[in-house]
Amino acid sequence: MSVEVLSDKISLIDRARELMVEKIKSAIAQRDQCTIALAGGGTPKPLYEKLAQESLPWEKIHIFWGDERYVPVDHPDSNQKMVREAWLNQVSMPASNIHPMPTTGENPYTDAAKHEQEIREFFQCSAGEIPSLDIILLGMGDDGHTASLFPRTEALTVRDRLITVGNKGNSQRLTFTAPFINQGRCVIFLVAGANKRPALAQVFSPQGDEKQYPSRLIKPQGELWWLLDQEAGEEIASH
Ligand SMILES: O=C1O[C@H](COP(=O)(O)O)[C@@H](O)[C@H](O)[C@H]1O
Repeated sequence: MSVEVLSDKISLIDRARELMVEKIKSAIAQRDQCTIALAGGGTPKPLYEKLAQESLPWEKIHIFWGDERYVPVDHPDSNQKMVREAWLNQVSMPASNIHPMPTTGENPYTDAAKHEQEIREFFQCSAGEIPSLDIILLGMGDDGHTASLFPRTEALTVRDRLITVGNKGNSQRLTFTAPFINQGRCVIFLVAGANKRPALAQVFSPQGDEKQYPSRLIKPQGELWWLLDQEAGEEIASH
């Protein structure tokens, strides 16, 4: 595990951009493509805006989402909408390289199963196998949730699927499961702000409750990076 505490949010975003570009290039050099799952929320938006300015072989990059609010794509809460506006609409990435989570509004469980099937077909993997994405970008909420794995919800217990339904109170979302995230080749948490400090202390504590602080469930077989700004990470940095 690598933990870096950057002096402020601008430095955090710049380090994340640098790391993402390095990992994208290395995946393309090794496998001729790079598969990335993105986080929603406010923290990564400036990172996506920066990535839009990079010159990368966009046709070799495939974009997925680690979680999605169960709303139409034109809804202000849509993670897909945010990423398209900040990044994907600005670059010449083929439309077929963009793999959003479906939110048809019919039934989130049906959409979760449909997306799981799409992912299995893309990676050509059978039921029971778990594919590895090259980069999984995650955020962490001030309650310790990551993706849409919220404290004390059923989604935390799902072990036999790639995609499930997450619950934030009464609202439903789609989310990668912890086993799918943990199969990632490189998982990067991006965390900023003093409001995240108490949850971070619990996530980094040697003993802690995974059900209460779901980010503790993330223990990938590949690399794990925690990029924190000073406000979020000052207690972590002092240990
Ligand atoms: O709701 C969500 O929140 C988390 C954390 O967002 P942040 O803006 O506080 O970093 C995010 O990672 C997740 O994708 C999103 O749906």
